[in-house]
Amino acid sequence: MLRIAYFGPEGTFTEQAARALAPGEDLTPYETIRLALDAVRDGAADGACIPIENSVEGVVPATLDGLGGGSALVAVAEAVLPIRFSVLARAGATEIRTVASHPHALAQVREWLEANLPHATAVAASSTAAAAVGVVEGTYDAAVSAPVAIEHYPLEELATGIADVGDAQTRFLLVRRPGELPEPTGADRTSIVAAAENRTGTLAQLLSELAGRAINLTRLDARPVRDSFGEYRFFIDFEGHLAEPRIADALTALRRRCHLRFLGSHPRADQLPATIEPGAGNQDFLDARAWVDAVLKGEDA
Ligand SMILES: O=C(O)C(=O)C[C@]1(C(=O)O)C=C[C@@H](O)C=C1
Repeated sequence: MLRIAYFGPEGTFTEQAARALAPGEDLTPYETIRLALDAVRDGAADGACIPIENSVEGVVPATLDGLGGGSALVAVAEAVLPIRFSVLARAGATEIRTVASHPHALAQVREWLEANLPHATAVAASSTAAAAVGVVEGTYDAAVSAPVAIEHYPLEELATGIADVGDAQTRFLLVRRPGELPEPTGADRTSIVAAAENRTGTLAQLLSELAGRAINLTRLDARPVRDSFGEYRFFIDFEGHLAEPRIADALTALRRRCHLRFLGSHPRADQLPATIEPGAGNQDFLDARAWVDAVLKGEDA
């Protein structure tokens, strides 16, 4: 049985994602994303499940920073969950003065809180389930939690199914230490971190290596390198798998231009096939390479 660390405690959305991504495996909650990732790095876990991005609030900075630093980890699978929240309080609570949750969750119910609990102060907790624990312990009056949290904590539902934006979704990754990559499926995502020199046009040059090969980006985020003000690392996701000639060609070109960290190639949860433009398919890259080889051999190419 694999040991899978997840961003907990019990009752987070991430736990639900971990159950979907690693069914039947041995799941252990960790209080922070960093601790879950470090459990994989130091061998206490075989893999970790962590949130990467939400359709309303964007990336989870702790995940980007956790994957960008430390020893390399690679994503091998992803899951996308619909996100709607419950507001949980102790039985019989009459006055709600503080409402706690993960900052990403608070940002997704801001309008609901303003309309329904206008006198409550929103307080950041380490996760939606940690907020529920805080309510049980009397630290907060209410928590904005995943609906499943009610199964783990002796609390009552003040409201459920709440979300300022309908159809909100969060994408989660299953990461592990570098090893054999998952097989390419034709509907894959590759993730890299690019750290380039702070020169005019650097980012445009990096992106042009992908655009020139008609590789469709799915996400681009910049995070500060942290120890040098004004310098950034670029987290880039795009369609395709490193085992494909067109993607390997692009990464070979990028590697000449900047420092790269590979964060994995894995099947997309939505199974959307990669966009392939005319002349930019894998066979086109193989044919072009075969033509060069033929010319080198002096054949009539
Ligand atoms: O705290 C949780 O329940 C989490 O799994 C984290 C998280 C996030 O980081 O975005 C996951 C999904 C929701 O968007 C809100 C919080």
